[in-house]
Amino acid sequence: MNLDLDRLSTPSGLKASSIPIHPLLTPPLDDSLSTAASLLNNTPNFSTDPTTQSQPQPDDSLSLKLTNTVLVSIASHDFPIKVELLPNKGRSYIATRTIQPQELVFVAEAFGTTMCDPWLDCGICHYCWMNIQDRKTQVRLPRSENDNSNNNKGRKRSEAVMVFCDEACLNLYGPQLAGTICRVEHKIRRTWSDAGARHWELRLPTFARADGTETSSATEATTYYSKWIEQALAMADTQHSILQLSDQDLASFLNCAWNALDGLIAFQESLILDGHDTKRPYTQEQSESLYPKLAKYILGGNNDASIAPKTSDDDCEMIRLISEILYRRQLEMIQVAAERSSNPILTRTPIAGAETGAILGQSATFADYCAMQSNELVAVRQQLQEETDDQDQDQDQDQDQDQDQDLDSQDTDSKRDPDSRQWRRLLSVLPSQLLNSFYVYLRTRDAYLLLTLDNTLNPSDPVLPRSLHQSLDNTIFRTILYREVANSFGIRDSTEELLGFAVFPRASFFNHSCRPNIEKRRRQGNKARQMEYWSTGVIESGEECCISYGDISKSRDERQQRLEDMYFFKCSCPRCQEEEEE
Ligand SMILES: C[S@@+](CC[C@H](N)C(=O)[O-])C[C@H]1O[C@@H](n2cnc3c(N)ncnc32)[C@H](O)[C@@H]1O
Repeated sequence: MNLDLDRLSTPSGLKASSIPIHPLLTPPLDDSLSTAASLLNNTPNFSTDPTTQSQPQPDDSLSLKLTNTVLVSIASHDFPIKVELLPNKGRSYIATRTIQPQELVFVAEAFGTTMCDPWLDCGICHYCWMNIQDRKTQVRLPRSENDNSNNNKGRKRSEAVMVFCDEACLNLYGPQLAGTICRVEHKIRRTWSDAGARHWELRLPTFARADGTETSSATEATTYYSKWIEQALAMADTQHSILQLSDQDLASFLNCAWNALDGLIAFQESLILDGHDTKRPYTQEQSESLYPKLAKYILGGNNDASIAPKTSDDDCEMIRLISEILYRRQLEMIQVAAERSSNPILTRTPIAGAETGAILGQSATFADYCAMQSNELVAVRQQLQEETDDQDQDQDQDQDQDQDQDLDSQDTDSKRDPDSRQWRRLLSVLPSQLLNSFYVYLRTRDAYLLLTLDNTLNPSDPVLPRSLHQSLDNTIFRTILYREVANSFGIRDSTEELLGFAVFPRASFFNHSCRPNIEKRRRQGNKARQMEYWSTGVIESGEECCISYGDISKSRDERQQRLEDMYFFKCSCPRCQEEEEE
């Protein structure tokens, strides 16, 4: 998940699809991006050595443009580093002058954090990450104010999802955001049962085909889902053929698969939200059974784990993080809109934690978050490679036969849908981790839908769950998910125990070295969401400034293997090069 631990991204950024995207399925990636980019001063001081230009760009042009905003911010605060493109390494921080030992070279602020599940109720402040077990002023937030239905037998009803030192830390984090995260946690922890799913009858939309076999069409969005499936399968219909796709085509293929998923969901959700084919509103029971039923239809038959009745702790961690980032993005958009219309009421709403960004002049933003490398393509490639390595040709053929049998024995809902067979064929070539991402997406959408329908929400919250729900589609979900993967940092206590993860977008340009010249230290007190970067020795002007992504005590081969396995890149740091020459 993080820079000093598990997850790193590679230069394979997600490129725009060459396939036309249906507007209902994929609204513009992010209006806040263009807004942020245009609002901030984009003075082009992105220093690039022309000799490195033959290297592939690490990310799309939007990210590079946004990188400039980071540089402006850094430059105005006189940190002695700047971003440059380096051969085979993508963007990196470079010293702009001689840096003395033990100099503070940079400070980055977290844009999103998530606590590891075992620590949720163990007296760690979710804002400043201090151990506060003995503090009497603790503020403890339960999953839900009205949590009488304890679906999760393993947890006590009074258990807190978020604990803060005191009101001050809660206020810095953002009380409404905290409340939303707790409610999300409440929903994602609920059990998806087969029995519950029976309350929802899937009505699968159909549409006219060339052979005239089907007729009715439900929503514009839904009619497209089978076209996405067809397009994906036309591009690649085996794991081996997916691996052969260029980066651009793989991005298109993934867009098709995810858009098909959104199409499958859209119609069912619209039944509940619009109620357009019923005279009376759906009951809570029916609403709660929609996603368990959908998940069984969408993911069932491939992988039991992908329709687990309970969300795993790891997945809950991820959903909490995604929700925090999405919430902050929505809040930013409200502020931008308010500033534009000079609405005096809305402009008073502070962005949580803005005060702590003082050293940088401004807090990290969603635009900074998007400037990080997307890890989607490289992660999917690695998963596919692992799965195909595990299968020889004969096993493939056996599996194909098994899959055909599986396809024939789907439940009645699947049999009624002529596209189900094609969908399952597509699923059968996707790596299991991608199916798990589908599951996490369904869980998140389920939670947001139920919160939207919930009538116990705080009406004064500017980012109503409805706004979270409306903003969530596969594009924004993947934007957040695959930039977190391998770009977040582990947060540890004094004993090196891992407490959680945080994303520091502006620190994500530090490359790795097995002989790092920069060491990171978490700040303390109410600045604890900031990470400091200190020089460990003299760094000459023009020298690359690197941290280490974890353990560097092993042999070169072991280090390289670990970086490739966990962070998807081949290390080309000076130490590795020297050891290779020896
Ligand atoms: C957190 S990002 C660092 C910033 C990144 N270079 C960028 O352009 O956004 C980590 C990625 O940088 C590249 N990288 C970092 N350290 C490297 C090294 N020592 N050798 C080669 N590539 C490295 C890898 O692609 C890695 O996935």
